[in-house]
Amino acid sequence: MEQTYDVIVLGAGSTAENVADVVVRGGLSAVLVESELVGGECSYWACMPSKALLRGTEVLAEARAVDGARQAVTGEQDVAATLERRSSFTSHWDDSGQIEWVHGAGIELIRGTGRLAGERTVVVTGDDGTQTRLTARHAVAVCTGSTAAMPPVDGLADVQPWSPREATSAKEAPGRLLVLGGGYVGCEMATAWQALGSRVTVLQHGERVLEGAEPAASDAVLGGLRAAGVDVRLDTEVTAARREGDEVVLSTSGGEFRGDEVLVAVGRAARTGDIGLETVGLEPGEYLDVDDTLRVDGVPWLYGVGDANGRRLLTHMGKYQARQAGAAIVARAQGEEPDTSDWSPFVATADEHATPSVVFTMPQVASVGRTAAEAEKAGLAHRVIDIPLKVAGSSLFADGYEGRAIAVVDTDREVLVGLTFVGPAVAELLQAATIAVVGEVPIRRLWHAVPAYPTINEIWLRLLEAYRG
Ligand SMILES: Cc1cc2nc3c(=O)[nH]c(=O)nc-3n(C[C@H](O)[C@H](O)[C@H](O)COP(=O)(O)OP(=O)(O)OC[C@H]3O[C@@H](n4cnc5c(N)ncnc54)[C@H](O)[C@@H]3O)c2cc1C
Ligand SMILES: NC(=O)c1ccc[n+]([C@@H]2O[C@H](COP(=O)([O-])OP(=O)(O)OC[C@H]3O[C@@H](n4cnc5c(N)ncnc54)[C@H](O)[C@@H]3O)[C@@H](O)[C@H]2O)c1
Repeated sequence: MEQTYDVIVLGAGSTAENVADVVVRGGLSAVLVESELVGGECSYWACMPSKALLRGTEVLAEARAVDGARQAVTGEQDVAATLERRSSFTSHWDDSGQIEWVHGAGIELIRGTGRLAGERTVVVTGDDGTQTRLTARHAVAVCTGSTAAMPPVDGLADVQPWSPREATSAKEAPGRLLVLGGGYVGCEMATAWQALGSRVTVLQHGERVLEGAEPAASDAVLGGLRAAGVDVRLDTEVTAARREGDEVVLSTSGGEFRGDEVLVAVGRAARTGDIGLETVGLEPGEYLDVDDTLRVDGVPWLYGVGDANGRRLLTHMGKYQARQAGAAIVARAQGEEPDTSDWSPFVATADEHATPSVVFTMPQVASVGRTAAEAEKAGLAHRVIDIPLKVAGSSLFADGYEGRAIAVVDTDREVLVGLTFVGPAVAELLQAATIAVVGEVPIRRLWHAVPAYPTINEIWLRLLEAYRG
């Protein structure tokens, strides 16, 4: 079979769906090619199930932190109900709802594994072996995402370790869970499974957890994990793994550790190893090198969007890139050359300057833009304001609320270039920070953005006061 579309989108994860939606809205035809579930990692094995696993624990901690409410919390978290709620957020790993959306949006869908086969061509092999040859009039967007990286540890691949997929979809809490890696996944999943009954040990080879975060954020999350009973070992190198009966045994620089399961969460690898990149002169297995319109360098009809380009491995950033790339594809299809200056509708400028993210640990870490270390490395003239998150709103929110706010100010332009909030419920402070960074709102104007009293947002005023001195 042969079919022609304006745009072929390889993958049907959250990024791919958005590329297809934008180009169809722009008057082009588009087809999604998906080998697993429509919706991708975020819906079934990442953001949604992991946050659903964590939410009950967070709510209980919030209630227990308010005298008067605490007395009403007399029972324990219901693990079975928590797991069931988690499963409902993945639609029980059924993608029919997403397929309905795809069709409603006027997008075509082909199930099967897609591979590039030369210029603007993709061959899709269905489960039954049938092949469909697709040709794109204008563009092919590779949105194949990423997969869990496996470190070169002797025997590790043979002990059937959990990937983040098993950690987010498990049907019961393992008695003892070993976690390799103290990054986003390691910290969030350690928080979740410790609360759901596992005894969790985190083995992190770096000197702190969440290595890219502000050091104060890493310290607070480390403290939170340990306070919850998680055994966190820093500077620990795992050298070998084996199974002894039902037990997993890890040999490390800090001795031997035994568990019922081991989760490997040491980062991601590009899912581009078997998608035919060699047929268009590119190296398989690498993240795609793209410009700010997400177009692959040297291949004018090929785009790499979302996790597949390795720029920012976050759902919302993949969807943002999809909107920008989609607009660029539509413009080029109409014979226009898109404006590629910073912050134009066709470029993903925020990837570099204003990426927001939240680590849903206890405490949470919400950050956007540059950390102090990144500002230093970029050679920016800057000042760091680092203060406790202590305002009327936070003390009302929880007895003994503890948190921090760290702002990085570009002192030449007097604008914020980075903010980090650490503490319970800080996730919802983040969008204001993102707007301040993206909008390059002058500090003197921020004084007019008056936070409502008594909310946690009053920390904005404390930051301005600390900057003024
Ligand atoms: C445990 C965990 C928790 C996370 N939590 C968050 C969070 O809270 N917030 C956040 O912003 N990010 C989070 N992330 C990151 C987020 O999941 C990813 O950034 C996001 O899913 C990337 O979306 P994508 O569409 O680019 O790729 P994916 O979601 O990976 O989609 C790629 C799709 O392509 C398909 N595919 C691959 N190869 C082929 C092929 N050859 N043919 C056909 N189809 C193919 C795959 O089956 C898949 O459906 C988390 C990640 C993990 C692992
Ligand atoms: N809340 C969120 O937004 C969220 C949640 C989960 C994942 N994510 C995204 O997914 C990405 C992948 O998450 P991740 O946690 O797998 O990667 P990560 O890059 O966040 O962390 C990996 C950690 O593993 C450590 N490590 C590497 N090799 C090791 C080894 N051999 N032994 C022990 N430790 C080792 C690293 O030092 C690092 O701290 C994140 O970077 C993030 O972009 C986002």
